[in-house]
Parts: sequence; C-alpha cells; structure tokens
Amino acid sequence: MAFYIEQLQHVFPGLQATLQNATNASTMANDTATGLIENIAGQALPPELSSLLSLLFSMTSLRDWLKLIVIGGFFESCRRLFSWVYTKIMESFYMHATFDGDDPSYEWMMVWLSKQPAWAKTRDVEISTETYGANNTAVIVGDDEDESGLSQFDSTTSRSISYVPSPSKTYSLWYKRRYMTITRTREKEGRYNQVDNILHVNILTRDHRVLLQLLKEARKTYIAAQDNKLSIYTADSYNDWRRVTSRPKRSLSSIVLDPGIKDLLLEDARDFLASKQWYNERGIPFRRGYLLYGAPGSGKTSVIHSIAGELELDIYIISLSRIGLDDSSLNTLVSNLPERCLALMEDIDAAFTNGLSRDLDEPDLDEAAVSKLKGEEEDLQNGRDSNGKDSNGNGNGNGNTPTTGSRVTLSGLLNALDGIGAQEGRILFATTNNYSSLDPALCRPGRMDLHIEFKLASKYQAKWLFRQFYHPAGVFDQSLMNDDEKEETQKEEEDSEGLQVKREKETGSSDSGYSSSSESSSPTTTSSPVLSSPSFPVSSSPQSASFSPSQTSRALAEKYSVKQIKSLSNDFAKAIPERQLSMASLQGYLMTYKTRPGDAVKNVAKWVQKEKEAALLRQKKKAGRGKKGSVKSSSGGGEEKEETNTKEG
Ligand SMILES: Nc1ncnc2c1ncn2[C@@H]1O[C@H](COP(=O)(O)OP(=O)(O)OP(=O)(O)O)[C@@H](O)[C@H]1O
Repeated sequence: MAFYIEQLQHVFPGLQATLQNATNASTMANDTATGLIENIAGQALPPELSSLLSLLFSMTSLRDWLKLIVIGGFFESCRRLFSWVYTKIMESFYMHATFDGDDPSYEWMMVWLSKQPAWAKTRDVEISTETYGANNTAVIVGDDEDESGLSQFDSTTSRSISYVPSPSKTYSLWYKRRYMTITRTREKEGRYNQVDNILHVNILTRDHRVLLQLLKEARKTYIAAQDNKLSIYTADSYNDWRRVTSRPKRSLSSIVLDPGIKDLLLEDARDFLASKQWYNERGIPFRRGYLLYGAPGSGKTSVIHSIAGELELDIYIISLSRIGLDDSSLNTLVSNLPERCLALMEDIDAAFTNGLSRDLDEPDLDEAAVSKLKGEEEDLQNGRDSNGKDSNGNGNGNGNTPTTGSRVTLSGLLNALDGIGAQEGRILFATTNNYSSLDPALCRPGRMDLHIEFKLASKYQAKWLFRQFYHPAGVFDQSLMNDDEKEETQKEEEDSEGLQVKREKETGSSDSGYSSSSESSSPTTTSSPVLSSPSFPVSSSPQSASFSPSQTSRALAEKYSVKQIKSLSNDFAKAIPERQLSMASLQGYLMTYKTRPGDAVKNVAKWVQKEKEAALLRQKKKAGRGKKGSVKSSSGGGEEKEETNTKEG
C-alpha cells in the first residue's frame, strides 16, 4: 500500500504539471482569440457581436471542432486527389467496356465468364434456383446422383440449385496475360424502377484489339453453348425484345409432311437469306413472308421451329392479341427486330376476329406460342387438340366471344409488315386455322409470299409418323438408309404424290398438301378445302385407349427390328382414314403405346372408331348450338322464341 501511495505522489506532480501546461495553452489560445476578436471588432464589428464571438471562442469544444474540420478537410482532399489520380491512371492504362443486360452481348460475356475457372471459384456468391437461361451462366450445384438414382434436386421446386458471383463485387482474372476486373451491378432505372443488369469490364491494356478479341471469343463461346438450341424472344410490356427461353432445335426429319413441303420451305427461306444483293439491285424490300394455314395440330408450329433451327435463326414471337398492344407499339416491335431473324405471328386471324377460333380460357397467345415451341411432353401426350379446337379450328363453339386486349387494327398490321419502318432481312411466319377469314391485303405477295396449306394426316404421313416414333434410333434418318431403302422410300413418296394427282384429276382440286401463293386463290374467294371439309374433329383422348403408366415403362419395351416396324407402320397406315385425323391426335394415340408398337397397331381400328363417334357427337352438339344461336340472333333476343327452338332441337 505504501508503495502505491509513493507512486501516486510521484505521478501527481507530473499530472499537475501537465494540467498547468494545458491551462496555459488554453489561456494563450484565449488571449489569441480575444486579441483576434478585438482586432476585428476594432475594425468593424458592433460590440454585441464581438462579445458573442469572444464567448464562442472561449469555448474549447468549438476550437476542437474547428481543428477536426481542418484535419477532415485535408484528408478528404487527399482522398479526392487520390481517386482522381487513380481514375486518370485507369483511363490511360485500362480499357473500360460496359455491357447492358438488355443487349445480347451481355449474354455472350456472361456465358464466356461462366466458362472461366475464376468464376466458379469465387467465394462471394448469389444462390438461386434460376436456370439463368439455357446457356447456363451459373455454376450448377448437386446434380450428382444419389443411391436411388435420382438427381439431388431441390425437392420443393424440382429445380437444380446454382450460383453466380454476387452483384456489385469486383472479380479479377487474367485474359491473354492482361489483368482484367469484372463488376456485375444491378441498377434501377426508368420511371418504374425496373432493374437493369450491367457488366463493367476493365482490361489493363490500351490495345483495342484485345477487347475485340474478347468479344469475338465471348460470341463464339455463346454460339457453342447454344449448340443445338435456339433462342425464343417475346416483347415485354415496354416493347423491348426479351429472350424468354432457349429450346433444343427440332430436327426437320422428325416432322412428317407430305413429300416436298419441307424442302420447298427450307430451300425458299435459304435462298431468300442468300439473296440480299439480288433484292437490293432490284429495289425489292428484302423481306419474305410465309403463311401456314390449315388444320390444327398438323405441324405448322413444329415446322417453323425446325426451320429456325436449320437456318440458325432466333424466333421472335409477335403476339397480336397481347394486352396493350396497339398499332404504334406493333410498329416499334417490328422495326426493332434484328436483321436476321424469324418473326412468328401465331393465329394471325385471332387478333381481328376476337378469338374466332379460340377458347375463352386460353392463355395469352404469347405464352401459348412459347410453350408450344417448348415442345413439352404434356403437349405431346395430349396432342394439340386438347386445346379444345375441332378440326376446323373453330374452338368450343359455345357462342361466347372472347375479347382480346389488343388494339391492333388491320391497317396497323399491314403497315408494320411492309411499312417504311419494317425491318429488312427478316423472315415472317404467320399461322392460322381460319384462312378464309383473312383479308386479301394481308395475304398479298410482299406480305405473305408463300401460302402453304397443312392438312389433316394422310396415310403416308401416318405411316412415317409411326416409323419415326418407334424407330430404334429415335429418328428414321433417311440419310442413313441404304440404297434399297432409299429406292423404296422414293417409290412410296411417288405413290403418295401419284395418289394425290389421281385424286386431283378426279375431284378437280389439288390435294398436294400445300400450295404456293401463285397457286393459291384469294382467301376471300375460296375457303380452305381442309377447313370446309366435313372431316371429324381431331380430339386425341389418351384416356380412351387402354393405358397404364407401367405399360409405358422403358424396361418393358418390346424389341422390334426396323423391318418389323416398317411392316407394322404399313398396317397402321391402312387403319387410318385419309385426311380425317390430325397428326397431333395420331401422335397422342401413339404416346399411349410408347413402347408397344404391336399393341398400337392392334388397337388402332377401335380407337379410330371411337374418335369418329366422339367427333359425330361433337358435330351434332355444335349443329344444335348453331341452330339455337341463329334463331337467337334473328329473334332479336326474344326469350320465348329461343325456348321454342331449344325444344324443337
Ligand atoms: N406433321 C407432323 N409431324 C410430326 N409431328 C407432328 C406433325 N404435326 C403435328 N405434330 C405433333 O403435334 C403436336 C402439335 O403440332 P403443332 O403445334 O406443330 O401443330 P399446329 O399445326 O401448329 O397446331 P395449331 O394450328 O393448333 O397451332 C406437336 O407435338 C407435334 O410434334
């Protein structure tokens, strides 16, 4: 204790001295301040103000604040100077490139980055179950197989989990021995604060060729990642094109049409794309339009999908019935199409006929078109006819008139298709089930140059669909056939054409399955033979055929040789009535016998019979409704008359 007291006595004088010094300093400062104030006051300040100032300066905390402001100001200036010097250095030694999320180049860069090892090793990540497009710019986690053989997907969403480096973080990597930093940011912009992704790339070089090389490489990587896929774009509510998905290309050989149609379409489109100069020299607008019309479920959308894949064109879906679409936004959309692309307008008649052929509860055509192009299994199982359309594409006939939210007028569409703003180099495909309702102005060459009719399935198509479906290699690839097989196939094709020519002579009408614009008559003068044909509706009802999930098991697949499949296909075709069922319904039927071609042939006659009966029933119902409707409209809404008519019916 005595020791501590002694120590305190030692320290105390020291403390006393320090305090004395501080007080002296403070008094000196006070004196200085007072002197300063007196000086100023002596010059101009009124006595009240000078006394206030002297009071303020006598407060030590204020002096400390002043010191802090001076020191803080100094450091802030240093920081700004450093940042200015840094920016100058960056500007003079680095190249800075910005990639906007809306631009395809952003996608190229993201795909390229996803292939860089540094991207996968990053430790600051954003986890998501998003697929980030089919190009997969994300690192996919956990699709290893567990013991049960199932992928370890997120059980609630059935999606795989993936990650991408977090936004607003800077990542560095080396590119061609150059240091490079990458920052992905998310910025809100526009009136509605829509989020925009931006990629900032800094490369330590002054050589523009490095950036160019990087871009080329990124584009190549993107194309390689796209291998066998095509991108599908739709317009968002701001009329900007957005890539909604990419789908695997569909091989053209998987679509069975009457001989010549696929070649005609593909060759024509190929020829068009290669003849830009020819068009320019003659002053003809470099655009080509195809109108595919006819029975629902006959392969119109599928063939467009395949052609886009063959020509390596992305598909841009223009939905004329989109809510909020008007003439000017349609014009903007069409003029914003890229130079080489395939624009698709599905059900072109629906926009002007208020859904003449569509069900009330049908989803937005935009969505419908995308999902159709996805080629979903569900779609395959039910056949296209599950959407409720009959073979004439006339919907459910319930008399209700669906309203579309679109405000596009015919003249607006005509202008968009070949007005001044219309994009050069684009290929337009339009489809309709109701050819006769189209305005001749819409169908004239220049807008729709080639009109191709898709009919209900012929025996030839039924046979080849069967072969494709059950061929052990998946697709009956004609290029892999030996000479004998090729000869046989050619004979079959000729027979098919011969049959058509014969029928043409008999009936005086062409049944070639397609007609070009030069052959086709105006839609107002002739109704499509298919649409007016009394064929029965083509509803595929998988339930109607005997079906149990276990029967479709691959494990139970019967083994058939190509020869057997061929012979079965002939029997199958014999049982299918000519031009009465859609290809989609045939496909739907075959789906119920996925691995049992023998049973498919055995039961086909029964199925056809059932389909006929169901179709007759539907036709009767429809006729009854038609009668009722016509009396209703002519009676001016008289309830009494309607009741009488129903009774009569
Ligand atoms: N000619 C065909 N060859 C092979 N499959 C076909 C053919 N026609 C239709 N399909 C099958 O039927 C389904 C529906 O076809 P798709 O959507 O192309 O018909 P669509 O004519 O466009 O019908 P819609 O007029 O109703 O739009 C697809 O799954 C497709 O595989």
